[in-house]
Amino acid sequence: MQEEIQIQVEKGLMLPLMEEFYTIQGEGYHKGTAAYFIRIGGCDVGCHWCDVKESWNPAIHPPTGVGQIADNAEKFSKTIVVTGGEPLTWDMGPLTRLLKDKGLDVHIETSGAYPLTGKWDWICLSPKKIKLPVDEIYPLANELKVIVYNRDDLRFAEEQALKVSEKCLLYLQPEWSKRDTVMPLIVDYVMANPKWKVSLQTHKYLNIP
Ligand SMILES: C[S@@+](CC[C@H](N)C(=O)[O-])C[C@H]1O[C@@H](n2cnc3c(N)ncnc32)[C@H](O)[C@@H]1O
Ligand SMILES: Nc1nc2[nH]cc(C(=O)O)c2c(=O)[nH]1
Ligand code: SF4
Ligand SMILES: [Mg+2]
Repeated sequence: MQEEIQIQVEKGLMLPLMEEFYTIQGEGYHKGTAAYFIRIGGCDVGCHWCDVKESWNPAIHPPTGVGQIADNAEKFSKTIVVTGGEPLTWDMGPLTRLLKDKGLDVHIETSGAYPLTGKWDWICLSPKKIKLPVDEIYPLANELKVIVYNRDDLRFAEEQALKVSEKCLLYLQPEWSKRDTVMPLIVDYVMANPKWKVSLQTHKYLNIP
């Protein structure tokens, strides 16, 4: 039985589901849009400031059939955000096919650290220095969202921006615990370099999930 589940997970037919919630997209271009979030467990990127460390270990999140996940999501919203954890740890093909068959807009939040699978209407690429995105994802990203923890992240942001398409929107988002110190840096930087925009984790200010 255990082995059967493992095979299903390997095929992307079951996924370790951490949580699902209907809320307002707090970040990036779609901030302010009602969306249903599907948070898939499993990530080995290891950002020290990650705000969902509980997601990292896939073994503590129940393997759940993608049919069940998609049927449920459809009841809540036309806009679905798949996040994690790192969703690209898994094969996103089966889940996104089902969501697309239902006519939903399907977005992903990803570090891009693993090969891109799945069909997406919107790709938010949030690259991490410690495990860089795979080359193939850069030209496909709709938005690049770099987390700013210190000044060097502005240098990193420019380096990453060279790899995305011209249409890709560019965002700088303060790391939450450092927001008071990095926000002034970001404000000055965006005024001096207006190709960048500010992204805030507005859901945290609103006290919503
Ligand atoms: C928890 S991650 C999950 C998706 C994927 N693993 C990734 O990193 O893009 C969702 C988003 O939150 C951002 N994030 C995580 N921790 C954060 C923090 N402490 N402050 C600001 N943004 C954070 C990530 O960079 C990413 O854009
Ligand atoms: N409201 C809300 N917006 C978000 N945008 C990206 C999130 C994520 O954790 O991937 C997130 C989240 O956790 N909540
Ligand atoms: S890649 Fe995403 S989920 Fe993984 S540790 Fe970094 S912020 Fe957290
Ligand atoms: Mg979040």
